[in-house]
Amino acid sequence: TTTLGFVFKEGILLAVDSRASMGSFLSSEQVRKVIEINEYLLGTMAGGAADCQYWLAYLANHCRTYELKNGSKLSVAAASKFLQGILIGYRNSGLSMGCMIAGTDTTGQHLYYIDNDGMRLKGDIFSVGSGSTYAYGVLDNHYRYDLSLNEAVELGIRAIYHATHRDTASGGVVRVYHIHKDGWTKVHDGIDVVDLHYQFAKQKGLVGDGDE
Ligand SMILES: CC1=C(C(=O)N[C@H](C)C(=O)N[C@@H](Cc2c[nH]c3ccccc23)C(=O)N[C@@H](Cc2ccccc2)C(=O)[C@H](C)CO)Cc2ccccc21
Repeated sequence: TTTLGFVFKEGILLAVDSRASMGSFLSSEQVRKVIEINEYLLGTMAGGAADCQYWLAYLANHCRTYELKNGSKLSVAAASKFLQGILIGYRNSGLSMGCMIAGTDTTGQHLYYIDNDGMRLKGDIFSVGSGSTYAYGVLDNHYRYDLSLNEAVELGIRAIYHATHRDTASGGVVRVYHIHKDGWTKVHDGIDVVDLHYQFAKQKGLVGDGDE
């Protein structure tokens, strides 16, 4: 898995791959690693698929219950803190989760990293999953706060592509979301990384695909 998120002048950009694996067997090329918690919160999933799906769905339920009881929405900080509390309670129980919680609230757009160790970090750039080192290489090279939305989308796609090219546990398609003051927008819901490969190879002026 390769998931990434970064804060920029027009909000937050999230980009993920769609491969699932069981050991060396590739069990899916089409999974959804971004969960739409509600119209103003998104979560990303890396690690144990069932662990991530279960506890992010649980978080979504908590957010909705809170809203109905209190007539107001949980902040991004509060939602991520709730998830952290769960994972701390289950520490050493074998959960494997590397998640990001990203969203918008009355104080703006915020990005958090939370994992099964109970770590919770607020930050501007994260990449989580087996391909994250490759994604960081691209992000740390080209990230600027004042990227336009299009430039941010292209950077997210490029970082996920390069990770899927080198990491056998990442692949499939790229899904891209943009979080802004009114909530989130799904920008791309499945760009095939093989198509991206030939697009980038051509840009590099490589004959064939450069993998000879
Ligand atoms: C085929 C399949 C799934 C699957 O293959 N599940 C296996 C058991 C799984 O959890 N795979 C993990 C890797 C893994 C296997 N056993 C584990 C025990 C502990 C921790 C991780 C694992 C995975 O692909 N994880 C994805 C993340 C992911 C995958 C599917 C859905 C959400 C998140 C990922 O992180 C990269 C591929 C690197 O592992 C999960 C799923 C959800 C929805 C639709 C289809 C599937």
